Amino acid sequence: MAPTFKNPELVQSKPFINGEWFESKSSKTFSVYDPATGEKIAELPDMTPEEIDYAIEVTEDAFRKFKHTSPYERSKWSRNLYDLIIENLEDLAKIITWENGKCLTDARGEIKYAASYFEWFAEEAKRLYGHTIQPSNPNNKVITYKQPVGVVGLLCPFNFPTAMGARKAAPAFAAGCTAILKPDAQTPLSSLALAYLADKAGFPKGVFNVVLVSAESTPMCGLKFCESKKIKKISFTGSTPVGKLLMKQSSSTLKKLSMELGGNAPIIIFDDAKLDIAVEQSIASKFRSLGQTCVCANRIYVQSGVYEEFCKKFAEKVNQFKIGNGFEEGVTHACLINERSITKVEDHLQDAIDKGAHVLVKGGRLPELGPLFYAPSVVKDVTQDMRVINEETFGPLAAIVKFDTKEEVLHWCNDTPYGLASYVFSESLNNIWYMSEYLESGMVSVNTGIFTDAAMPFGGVKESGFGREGSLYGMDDYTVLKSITLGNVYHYDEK
Ligand SMILES: NC(=O)c1ccc[n+]([C@@H]2O[C@H](COP(=O)([O-])OP(=O)(O)OC[C@H]3O[C@@H](n4cnc5c(N)ncnc54)[C@H](O)[C@@H]3O)[C@@H](O)[C@H]2O)c1
Ligand SMILES: O=CCCC(=O)O
Repeated sequence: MAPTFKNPELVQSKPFINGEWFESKSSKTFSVYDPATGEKIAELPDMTPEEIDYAIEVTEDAFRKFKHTSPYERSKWSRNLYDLIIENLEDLAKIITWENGKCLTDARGEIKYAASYFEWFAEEAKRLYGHTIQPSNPNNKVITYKQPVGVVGLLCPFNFPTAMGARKAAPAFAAGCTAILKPDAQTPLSSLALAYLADKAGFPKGVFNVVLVSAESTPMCGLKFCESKKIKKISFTGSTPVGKLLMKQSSSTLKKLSMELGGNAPIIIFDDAKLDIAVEQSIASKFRSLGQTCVCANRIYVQSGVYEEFCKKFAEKVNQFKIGNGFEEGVTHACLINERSITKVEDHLQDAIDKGAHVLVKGGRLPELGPLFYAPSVVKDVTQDMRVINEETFGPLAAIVKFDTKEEVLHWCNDTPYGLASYVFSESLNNIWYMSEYLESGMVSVNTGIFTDAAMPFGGVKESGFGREGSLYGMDDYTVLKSITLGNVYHYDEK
């Protein structure tokens, strides 16, 4: 059943282009479903290639004016948007739960997190500094300043339908870029609600545009973004294979790119860790959005001295989860996004069992709740040859591995093409520093399983991508550095 909204206007079903709900002439549509119930939520137009071209053109037209707005204006609109998101928190959270399935408490957290990017970049908009430089010629001076890169294409995933768009759009607007956003076809309503509020916040028409395409038409839209000479930068959040494809497709236009891609995050728990904190925080990391978070722990390495105790406590806590519809009071974990996600969990679990892992918590499908409900599984005695260690499960399967030395575990942690997040639990400065220094990942979280924040630079290394979102570095991805040399400005005459 549809949730009730204080402001039903937040629920839209048309593309948002040039400050208006766009009447697509496409003969095709696609449906959005509530993953918890399977009920249809909305029927949206599957925009044609010509309509995508039009939206790109509109975004470029808007850039010509928007780039001349003052950082103070952009700061004000961004702050307004923050305020509006917080004012509409409950409705926006309901939209996330409705289309993504996650618990309402998690959805509320996501909305606050999304809003925080607009708050943060409302401040950063005013702090886009350059340098003054003395070049080798004493009569010249060099100054640098940062200019907006231009029209940006934002390609967003299903798992944080509001926050991922916000994390990209906020620095783009602060820098003076205009944006065209394509949401995931499974979760487009959150982006439409954000566009509605951005308009109310005062952003000029054409600054924030949302196009809608089905999963089938997504490669067409991606290719258009990549090959468009009007779009100067693409920011993508999603899997590594799709990131690689987009990078290849963008080579003809030599686009600036940010790639926030897949992960295979290890958690390392040393014998000297505070065990209860390590258990609680490992669970928070592993099962955030039921494992559908790019920084979720995928591999849990526990030192031999505390291995058995950790496994026991971890399993006890997982057995206390309350699985159910994300709207239900008291539910701690809800459903997955689609059947493919469950199949991947089952495949990884079976592979681990076949290769000798022992089941600590059986978990499995919960058909009585619906086809996309799955109770988390936990396995121990996991080894490095198992798929769960080498591939991102992106679902509710926890794999616990025993290790002896820090050298051994470091080697295992780094033995992956991915490098997004890592977690270390220890009370020893030596352990913490050794791991933080040598772990090949863009982010290391020490003694906590939840670390992301608008103030910290988010991003990966290796095949987890490049670029940093949030923080004082977040606007760099949306700017280009210009250097201006002032010649013959300094003639000092001693006489
Ligand atoms: N590093 C990060 O910040 C981050 C954040 C969230 C998710 N992720 C990663 O995303 C993956 C899970 O999301 P997913 O399964 O939806 O990933 P995915 O790569 O399959 O899809 C991501 C988005 O890209 C779109 N897409 C697919 N093919 C495309 C194409 N040819 N052109 C343009 N867009 C295309 C999809 O429709 C979707 O909206 C995981 O690997 C996860 O780690 C990374
Ligand atoms: O899934 C990716 C984003 C998670 C986060 O920013 O905390």
